[in-house]
Amino acid sequence: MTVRIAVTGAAGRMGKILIEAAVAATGAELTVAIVRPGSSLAGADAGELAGVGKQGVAIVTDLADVIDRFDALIDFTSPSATLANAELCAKHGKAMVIGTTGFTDAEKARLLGYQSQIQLCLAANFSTGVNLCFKLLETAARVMAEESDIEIYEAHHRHKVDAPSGTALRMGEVIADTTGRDLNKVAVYGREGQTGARDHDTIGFATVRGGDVVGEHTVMFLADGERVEITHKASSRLAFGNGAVRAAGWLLSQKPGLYDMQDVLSLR
Ligand SMILES: NC(=O)C1=CN([C@@H]2O[C@H](COP(=O)(O)OP(=O)(O)OC[C@H]3O[C@@H](n4cnc5c(N)ncnc54)[C@H](OP(=O)(O)O)[C@@H]3O)[C@@H](O)[C@H]2O)C=CC1
Ligand SMILES: O=C(O)C1=N[C@H](C(=O)O)C[C@H](O)C1
Repeated sequence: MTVRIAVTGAAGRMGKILIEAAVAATGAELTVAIVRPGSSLAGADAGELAGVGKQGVAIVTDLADVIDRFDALIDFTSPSATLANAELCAKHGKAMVIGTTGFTDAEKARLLGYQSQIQLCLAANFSTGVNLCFKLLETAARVMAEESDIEIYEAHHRHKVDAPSGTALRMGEVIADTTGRDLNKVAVYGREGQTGARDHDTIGFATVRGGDVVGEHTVMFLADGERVEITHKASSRLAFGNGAVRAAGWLLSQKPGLYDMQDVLSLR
């Protein structure tokens, strides 16, 4: 079955990549591309915007106007935009693939409320490699956590607006869940001044922002006499875009509910 895909935030870094990935994928058809109301891009061709040639898909500014033209909305925008889109998709029974990061706890709770109405695939990172790393981290944490200090490093481009990255936070959650810790209690976000000696159970986060770094994550298990590092480096946003388009096709055969990329890749 071919999944008809709508991409919102179409002019963004990920929006253009998602158009490219949807156009290239078998079993998927790009039918809708949406930009912010008032954008001068309204009416332009989505394929031309993304640099993949004319696709005959005219860019629109209002999701409500095109709600019957797609099966799944792929949304990599901002928390407020994603929440507004989710409300509309829930009302009309449209599946959503959500890559947006930086939700507050209250925003996340509101978003998750829609899982009884529609299929939601929500992931801080849609690349295959990072999802493999989540699995590797479970094993590493089980084996290494008792004897090691755990620190998470991430680096991204200068335009990224949230920190730590959603992926780094998810890595922290995986480790905390595996080791019986509560991330809200043990996370340390950066250090400065007289910090005192390190508390063993803490999980430290370090953030770098600059240049055109697509996305790098390293989790360090620092023991006495040895160190294990699990690293992922994204060199192209297509790693995320291809995963999101794959998730959209997969969602079509699922019941309403909450899923993530671990489900899509059968890594659960
Ligand atoms: N889960 C994953 O695998 C990945 C997730 N991400 C996440 O995706 C999100 C987007 O990243 P990126 O593409 O780099 O960011 P960009 O800023 O390049 O793109 C965001 C797009 O969303 C649009 N947008 C934002 N807010 C609104 C709004 N309120 N109404 C309408 N349109 C809106 C912007 O429009 P305008 O330009 O007009 O402001 C822009 O086109 C981030 O949260 C990022 O962390 C990124 C990569 C991978
Ligand atoms: O904003 C980005 O660019 C990315 N955001 C995601 C995150 O916050 O983890 C995923 C990826 O690393 C790129």
